[in-house]
Amino acid sequence: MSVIKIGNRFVGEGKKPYFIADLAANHDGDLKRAFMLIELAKKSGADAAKFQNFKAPKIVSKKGFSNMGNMNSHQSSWDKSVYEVYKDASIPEDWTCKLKQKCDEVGIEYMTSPYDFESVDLVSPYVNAYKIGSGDITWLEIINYIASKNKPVLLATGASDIEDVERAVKTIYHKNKNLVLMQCNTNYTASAENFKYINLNVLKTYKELFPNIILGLSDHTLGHATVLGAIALGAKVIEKHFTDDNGRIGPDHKFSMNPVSWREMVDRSMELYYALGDGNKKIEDNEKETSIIQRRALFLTRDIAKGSIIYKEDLFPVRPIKEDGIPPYKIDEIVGKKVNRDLKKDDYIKWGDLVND
Ligand SMILES: C=C(OP(=O)(O)O)C(=O)O
Repeated sequence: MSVIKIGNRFVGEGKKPYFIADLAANHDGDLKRAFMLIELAKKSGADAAKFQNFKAPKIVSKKGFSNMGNMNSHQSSWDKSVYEVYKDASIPEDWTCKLKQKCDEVGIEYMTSPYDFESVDLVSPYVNAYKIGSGDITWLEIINYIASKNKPVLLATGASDIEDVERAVKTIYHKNKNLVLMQCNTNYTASAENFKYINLNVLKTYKELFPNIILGLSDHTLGHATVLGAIALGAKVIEKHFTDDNGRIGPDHKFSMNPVSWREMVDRSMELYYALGDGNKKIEDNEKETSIIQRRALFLTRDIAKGSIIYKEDLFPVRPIKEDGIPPYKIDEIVGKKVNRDLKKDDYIKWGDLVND
């Protein structure tokens, strides 16, 4: 697996998890709220504050959603038409440089998912990486266009099968190796049921299929289990929605993390990151003293005069073991040897006490 650079942060193998707070539509159309959320995201431990750049006519059909019945989706709870919701949530073009400026001021990476070619170009001077939302995984033309911008690409893979993923990865990877591939379950209902569909083990499949690609999780559940599991399975980038208040009206507030849960997620994730370690079995630095006081050395059960032979019963292993002590698994190398000086009961035996053959 490789390492890429997003702004001033290295992301990937051996690096700390990278947390993207998706502010999405949680600005509620108010730039000041967007600024406030950027500040809160930073304070809560996010590395990036992410937005979405779409224009309603270029992302959803005006008519397409009529007569679709009561589908089991987050959209079924919306009061307005899908088109209206997207229209309200779209970011005015002149926000982009202001959001970027605010992010710079606060010290957090500005990120966005552009949903049309013009938006890709519009945000280009302001972004160090591009996010592609799951819904665009089959739109190879825009994937290709984003990949050709030569900046890291984060591809979410919700609601898709492995052929979709391979097709999109191939499209990006042949021109841009700076890719983060994110497992995602695209269901925004915040239902507890969703956990059974998260399928974190897909990360294992991705690792096998794309060993050199950095993995991530874009997640819409509440709680930390998915994030911790993903990190344990090798995810280096975590994206979740972020709001100040889950009770606000709007399409994304309900299933977003808030400053308290976000901080908790980051703190627990960092504990896990450090706890995972490098996989080399060794006596760790913080165990060096414990290994002295808890391990056994061979001690003498009686006085032994110079020139006498040591028998097995003359030795018994007890704690501690000092630097020149002899561990119990070496007992057979000592039994039958002569000692070169008088030794006392309760002394520990050293190699230097033995007569060399
Ligand atoms: C919808 C998005 O992403 P995801 O598919 O990861 O939820 C997005 O980035 O706009």
